[in-house]
Amino acid sequence: MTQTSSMARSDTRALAVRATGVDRAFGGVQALRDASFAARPGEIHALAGENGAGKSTLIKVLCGLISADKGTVEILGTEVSKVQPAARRKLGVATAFQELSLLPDLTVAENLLLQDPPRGRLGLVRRSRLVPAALAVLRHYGVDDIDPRATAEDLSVGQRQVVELVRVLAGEPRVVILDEPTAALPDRQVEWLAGHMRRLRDEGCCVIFTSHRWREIESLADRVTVFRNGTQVATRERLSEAEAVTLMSGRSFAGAYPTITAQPTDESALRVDGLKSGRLDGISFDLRRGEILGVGGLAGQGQRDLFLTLFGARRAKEGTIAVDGKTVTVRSPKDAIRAGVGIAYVPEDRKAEGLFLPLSIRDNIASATLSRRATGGFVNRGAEQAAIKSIVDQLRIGAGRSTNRAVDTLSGGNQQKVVMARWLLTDARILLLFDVTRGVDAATKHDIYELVGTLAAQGRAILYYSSETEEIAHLCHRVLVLREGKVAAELAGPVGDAERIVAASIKESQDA
Ligand SMILES: Nc1ncnc2c1ncn2[C@@H]1O[C@H](COP(=O)(O)OP(=O)(O)OP(=O)(O)O)[C@@H](O)[C@H]1O
Repeated sequence: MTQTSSMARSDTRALAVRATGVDRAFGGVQALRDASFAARPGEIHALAGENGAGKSTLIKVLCGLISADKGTVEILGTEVSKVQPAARRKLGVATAFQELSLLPDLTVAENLLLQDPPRGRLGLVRRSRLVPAALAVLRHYGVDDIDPRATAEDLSVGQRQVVELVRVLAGEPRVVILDEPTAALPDRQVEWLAGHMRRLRDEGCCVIFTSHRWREIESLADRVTVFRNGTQVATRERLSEAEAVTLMSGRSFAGAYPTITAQPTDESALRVDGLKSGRLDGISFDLRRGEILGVGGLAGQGQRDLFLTLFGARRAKEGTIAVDGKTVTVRSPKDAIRAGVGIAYVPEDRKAEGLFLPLSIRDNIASATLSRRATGGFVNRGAEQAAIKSIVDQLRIGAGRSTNRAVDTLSGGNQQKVVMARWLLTDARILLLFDVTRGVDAATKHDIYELVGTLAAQGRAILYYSSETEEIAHLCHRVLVLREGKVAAELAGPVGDAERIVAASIKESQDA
């Protein structure tokens, strides 16, 4: 944690936020039990915990979106008990939720200025001033790539997150609560947000945030509170990642990354030649069976285009794709997942992936085999249920509770695990794993790393991208470093040191 002047300031000042002895249950699930939490003005306070530990629930109680079954909440010295987000806003509380709260049919300008639109002399809303006013707000916060006239639903998830954050910042808040603000944020905007969080802190605001990236917590937070099973287990100024993981999960890891024992075979699973699409500018490589091939490089060098094109979600302009030595046509995801091709894409964005939220964990995972059933393919129900159970256990989805639970009752990180499980159940032999550990807690990340190793050992071929370069450095047999849509360097793995990948990303020559 950073040691800031705010830490040195005394504890005697009024607290910005205090929750004491809070209980909150959803049906049979006790999301918070006797939870307590306190944060001061002028500090950045991180809330850490495994998926499902109760962080989002606490945030919803703090900002008045849901009530506590028991316990008290004080904001800036005032006890607030009712479910009244507007009253909390008046006190100066601004919140950005994990499930973004922009209204999809409204424009960016309307979403930004909805609560305080520009008015004329008689107090009437001046619609003509809405767009210029929103433009001024966006510019003020350094955002110049979002059109205030665009409809929210037409923005990317990352852009929506930026608008949501600008809405929070523009309210001149005294308490800012951000639930996993960087999970959907494009990498280049993470520093932008960190700058604003520090500025708010220095101006005396209390900034509370959650994150599953320890690096972010370490570099930003003055203090961290760890939650486990709905209860606060520690609040510290200093905490190592290893200590934090143990506090969060009760498990300790000898090394953060497992040793990958799987060895690639000599057989080519996927051969890509001269692929051009989006930012990709003629990329060629071979991916072998049993291999975990990392795709590294600075953000925005064509990594996403590569994954989407291989999955048929984006059309290739040029180039060929061969599976098992045979050229295949992949013009749609349907082409990619069909038998004989077997390419599955596991994305980071559980919202865009379209989980069937009201359906159960089991039905969501089983939906991966639906297309086979629909085309008359044989699915052994008993074997399928056993496979679902095994993958749910392996990924610890829903903390061991029934697979009948609806997916929308799961925490965000557990929903991500359902997306992952769904694709792993298919018989796809080529897996495109794109930033699959985003928004996933440290212990589960570890489980996913082991799972990736197991899948490779089964002979699946894995293309692996992560916004955390460390992961690529430790897990991959080989790393392709992309720059401007081309392979700028190829490193033999495990690279071990993320800095080597970063250095190769920016080096002009190809001899990294
Ligand atoms: N509306 C709901 N209905 C039923 N259960 C819920 C609901 N909201 C949350 N829960 C449950 O409450 C528990 C705490 O969830 P919460 O979302 O607060 O966790 P979290 O720490 O924010 O997790 P993550 O890091 O994955 O976002 C989980 O078991 C979750 O499934």
